[in-house]
Amino acid sequence: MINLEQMALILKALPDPAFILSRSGKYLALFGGRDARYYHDGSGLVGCYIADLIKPDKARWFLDQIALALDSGQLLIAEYELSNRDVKDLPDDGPQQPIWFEGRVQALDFQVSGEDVVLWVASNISARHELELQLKALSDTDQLTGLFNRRKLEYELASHYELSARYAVLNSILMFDLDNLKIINDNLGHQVGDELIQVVAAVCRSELRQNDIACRFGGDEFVIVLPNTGPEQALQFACRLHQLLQTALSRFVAAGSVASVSIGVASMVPEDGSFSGTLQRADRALYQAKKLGKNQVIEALTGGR
Ligand SMILES: Nc1nc2c(ncn2[C@@H]2O[C@H](COP(=O)(O)OP(=O)(O)OP(=O)(O)O)[C@@H](O)[C@H]2O)c(=O)[nH]1
Repeated sequence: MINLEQMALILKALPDPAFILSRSGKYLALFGGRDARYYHDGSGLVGCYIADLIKPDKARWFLDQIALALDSGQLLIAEYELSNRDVKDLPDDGPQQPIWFEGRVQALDFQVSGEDVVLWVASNISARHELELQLKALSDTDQLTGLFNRRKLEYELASHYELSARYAVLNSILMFDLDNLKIINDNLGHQVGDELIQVVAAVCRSELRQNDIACRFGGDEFVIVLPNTGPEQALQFACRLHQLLQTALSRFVAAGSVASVSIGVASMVPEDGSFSGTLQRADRALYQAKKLGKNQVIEALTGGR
């Protein structure tokens, strides 16, 4: 059987670090953490307090997790980011980038110096976290243009509509559709049509402010969300974008037709009931722009006018 001495060697050899921490945040012991690819040597932490080593906000968070694990008696799992710059007294060798950890925290059935204690096992999950971020970005992105896709748009619209309803924030949207893309595709080929769509995306990107959100809504339909923007400003933006797109698309000509865009503009109002109501009004304005001969901007009507 394994004796105590061997047990100590086994604990020392654990790849992931396992801390024993008191309720007040004292590092009482550290076992393992031998995988130098993922962890700094934390042995210098033993005897210190979290609050003395880690920046106040993060220290508070760690102490809260310890309290939660102790009070619930359940295994607590939490993800967090920590860099060696967040922790005093860690050596500079070891990973330089901030590390994402999964902490598994379990109350222990004994006390040390009259204090409750937990076992805190920290596993480096940076690679998984990075992959999750990449997958999230991919699932929000339209492949051809790199703009956001409809899924992300609906998420953003829902949260902006809620802000608009709750705090009377002015938010506006532009919905636009390319004119004559079918003629371009049929005469110059689908690849040229793709290029045209990419030019539209590039012009949009160049005109957006940091918080604006541009999405490819469908095949040749786009939506731009303009947070904190009222009807007048939105209309001005739409006219400027229309002008810029007209210039950028003027080289896409086939069978006597030039590519252009028709734009509907709508601002969120309580009568819309939800973001879908605003989208519908923008869509009706866009339809009107098409009906009036394409290549123009039309402002949506609100319920009252
Ligand atoms: N090249 C290319 N074409 C696309 C893509 N997605 C949709 N389309 C084309 O876009 C066209 C959309 O149809 P319409 O809106 O009726 O075509 P349109 O010529 O723009 O018609 P108007 O809006 O009335 O001017 C169809 O011909 C689709 O095949 C794409 O990713 N690449």
